[in-house]
Amino acid sequence: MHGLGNDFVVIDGRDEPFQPTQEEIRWICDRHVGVGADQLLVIERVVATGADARMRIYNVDGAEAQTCLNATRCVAWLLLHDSSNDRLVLETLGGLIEATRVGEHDVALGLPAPKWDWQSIPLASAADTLAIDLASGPLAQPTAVNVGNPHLVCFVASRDAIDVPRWAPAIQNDPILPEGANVGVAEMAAPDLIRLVVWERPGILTRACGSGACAAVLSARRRGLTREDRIKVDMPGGQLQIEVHDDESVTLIGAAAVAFSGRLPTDLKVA
Ligand SMILES: N[C@H](CCC[C@H](N)C(=O)O)C(=O)O
Repeated sequence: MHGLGNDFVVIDGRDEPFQPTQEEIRWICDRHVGVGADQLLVIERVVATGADARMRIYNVDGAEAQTCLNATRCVAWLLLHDSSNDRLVLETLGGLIEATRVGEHDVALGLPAPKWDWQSIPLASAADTLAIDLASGPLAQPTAVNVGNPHLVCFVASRDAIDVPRWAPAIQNDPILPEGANVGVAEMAAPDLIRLVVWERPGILTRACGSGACAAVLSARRRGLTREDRIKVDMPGGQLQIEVHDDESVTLIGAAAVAFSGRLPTDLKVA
């Protein structure tokens, strides 16, 4: 599946548990010797939290991530597609997320308010998260925010003028970020329009990033770059609609799509 070109292998582990090794995750995500994806998602049964299902998110290096909002829309779309319901709750490491089908391909997500304090990003030491004292080429003074996963958002005059793979890694891998972070490069094209691209953990440029879109909107408002509460976020793979409520909780609306379905070989031939 994919959410605006941010693509996933989605495995239904509800009946047949699937606990891949880091090596198997890397193989599945490899676009040459495996299937190919930005993240691997595993759907699991839940018994405790009252959620409808749990979604585990694995990055291409095999590490587990707390949140992936493009993925959340995709898994919610899949689970709602076969049901008579229009709403469900998914449990992720980053928290419970409510999803509502709002069209043939569109899903709305309800997200809690973000965390701004340095310990919650997390940062290795105290810092003003409004503008972290970091710079790499044209990227400087990013705002740090945790929307379930960590993001640093750098505002620039022109998103397309930035060589993101050249400049973003130095920020992503700075020692002040013990768990790394997703690095957003954002341009305020209008008070209600942000152009964004995200250098995601562990070091990939994706065509869209749902949590990155939330982080960019929330950071733009916190920096006083806009007072709008409904903002469109244009990314290379498409556009998300973000609405920020008075308590800084967020509604995110965007598409989800199935690319193909199939079965993994049982004896995963890890490259
Ligand atoms: N790379 C991210 C996870 C995927 C987030 C992104 N694909 C989204 O749509 O939110 C991280 O390590 O936190």
